[in-house]
Amino acid sequence: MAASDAGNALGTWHKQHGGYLHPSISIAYTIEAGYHWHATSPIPPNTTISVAPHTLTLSYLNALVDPAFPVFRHNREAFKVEAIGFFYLMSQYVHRSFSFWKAYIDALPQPNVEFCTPLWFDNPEDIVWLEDTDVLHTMLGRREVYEEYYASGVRMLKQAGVDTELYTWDLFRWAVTIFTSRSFSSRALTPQESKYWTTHKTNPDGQRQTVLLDMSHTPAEDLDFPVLFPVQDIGNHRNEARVDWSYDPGRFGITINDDIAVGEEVFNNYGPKTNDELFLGYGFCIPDNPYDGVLLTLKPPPAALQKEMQLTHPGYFTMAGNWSSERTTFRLRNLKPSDDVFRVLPAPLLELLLYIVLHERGLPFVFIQDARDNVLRGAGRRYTPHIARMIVLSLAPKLHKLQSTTPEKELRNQKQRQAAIYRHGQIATLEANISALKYLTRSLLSPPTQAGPRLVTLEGLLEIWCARNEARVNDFLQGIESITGTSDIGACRDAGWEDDILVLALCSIALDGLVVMPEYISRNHRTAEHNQETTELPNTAVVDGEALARAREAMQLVERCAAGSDVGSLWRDRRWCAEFVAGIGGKWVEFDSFMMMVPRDQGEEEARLVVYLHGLL
Ligand SMILES: C[S@@+](CC[C@H](N)C(=O)[O-])C[C@H]1O[C@@H](n2cnc3c(N)ncnc32)[C@H](O)[C@@H]1O
Repeated sequence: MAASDAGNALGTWHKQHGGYLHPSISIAYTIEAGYHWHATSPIPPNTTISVAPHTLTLSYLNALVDPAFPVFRHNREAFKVEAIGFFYLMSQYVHRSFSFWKAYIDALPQPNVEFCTPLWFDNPEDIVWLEDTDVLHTMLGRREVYEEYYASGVRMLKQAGVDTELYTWDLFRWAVTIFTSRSFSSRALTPQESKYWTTHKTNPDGQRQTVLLDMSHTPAEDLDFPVLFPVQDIGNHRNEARVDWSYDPGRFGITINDDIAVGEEVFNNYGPKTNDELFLGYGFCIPDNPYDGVLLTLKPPPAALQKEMQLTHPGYFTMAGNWSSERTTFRLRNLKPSDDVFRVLPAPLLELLLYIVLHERGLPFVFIQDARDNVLRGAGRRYTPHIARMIVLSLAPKLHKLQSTTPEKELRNQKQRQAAIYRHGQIATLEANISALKYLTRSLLSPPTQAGPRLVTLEGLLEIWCARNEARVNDFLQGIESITGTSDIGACRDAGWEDDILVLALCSIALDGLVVMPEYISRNHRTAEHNQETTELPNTAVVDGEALARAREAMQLVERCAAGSDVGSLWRDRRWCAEFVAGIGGKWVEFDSFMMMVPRDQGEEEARLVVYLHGLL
């Protein structure tokens, strides 16, 4: 049958059975758009273009009451709800000549056409386009489930004496694809204030009859199933289309809210879907899709932190109490240039990363109410560079893999074209997130004259100090020279002195009172004993024995610096002691320093140790 005839026959059948199609809408067909709604005259906004009564629907509910296919009712418990729907649709295709839905089935994409959902990627030439993608991973998982549905379904049909010759794997895949690409949610059918769901069957005398199903004992997950709504599924998708779906008792209506000119295609809107959702479900992708996203799976946090979180965040664990990678996979949205990345990143991801950062710093676990606010305005603000870095480190290998396995080949068919759009969308989204996170971190490497929080390298720290008190920096460097043999910081770094010098520089700057002290330092006021004399120390953090032992070694350096310096030198300040070194410089470096790619001259980058300064005084 020609496509246009099938479309007309579908329209007639729909109307005969109580369906409504606006007089300005026709069911049209072109090779490019397939079946679609076409405006035969202008349509104003707020027009209901199509209404379908529930009597037309096809779902697993029909299978449960169809006297021609008792196998489904008899094996209800053995089949998954989803699988019953697939097998029932196959049965309607196989016996379409006497199916109630014949006109609908004739106007569906037929099993022999080229489907582009990844489930149909059989040819290695096509599969290479999915290499290293999340879609490939998801598809392989789903395919395994479908193969199991198929094998057990065919077995059950055979046991029931059904001839399964025509129930091929390809027909099964067709049924899956029809459901994933055009079904609606069972919410459309949910009865209001009743335990009875309504479905319909054809009696042996050919009459359609309503059947009430008592679903009060049906598990909740079996009440969420896909439903085919003939004609309501004709509209193609457009992100910008403004469309309302109305679920009235017994009917489902589609209303468009755009001005449609004569001759235009009238689009539906399937919702703000990412390209992987569109690709997996519908077999197409949208170039530059604003709703696109990439998946990020967090590595399991340390066991001790997991133990804490088991009580507060049980949702991140499997029933057996193991960390669930699936539940800690987050979708990172594509970014617009105006987006502030920390306002867009998923809040649960920020929350988890905050727990990890705090745990790494030995801080006790505390429940964080509003992670986004904490990171944007609260105590978590200083961890944004760490969090940014953790995300970049998770995304960068994914980007690298996708880039390095993208085939350098001509696109030969529709499957490959869709896969390439998806792939490029993934690469663009990864690049946008990585560069926004890097930019944000770099923006903290601000010039030394500016106040406010910032990240500094050791040189940056000395530069800030120099701008305030050059003589003290020279004094500091003189001491350093006396132990390292040079005051050139680059040479000191090459010789492995960077960590020690950074600790001592932070302590010295604290002595000068030039910077805002982090709150973990400023809360513990201490004194130190020197030859029976008590010296007031600046506030220091509480430290453990190991940190104190390291600080005692650093104190030997301070003593050597002091020995080679003049009276009045900062190295001779009476406040230097192991508690002070460990509780200020040591803690600061432990809590607020990390390696980061820092721009060098001529646009190059190098990995450098940076420390977070909370502000200049
Ligand atoms: C609900 S059906 C729409 C009717 C369909 N055109 C047909 O011929 O029956 C969804 C399918 O239409 C196609 N489709 C819908 N919107 C599309 C779009 N924006 N770009 C490409 N294909 C689209 C895809 O093949 C998708 O699986």
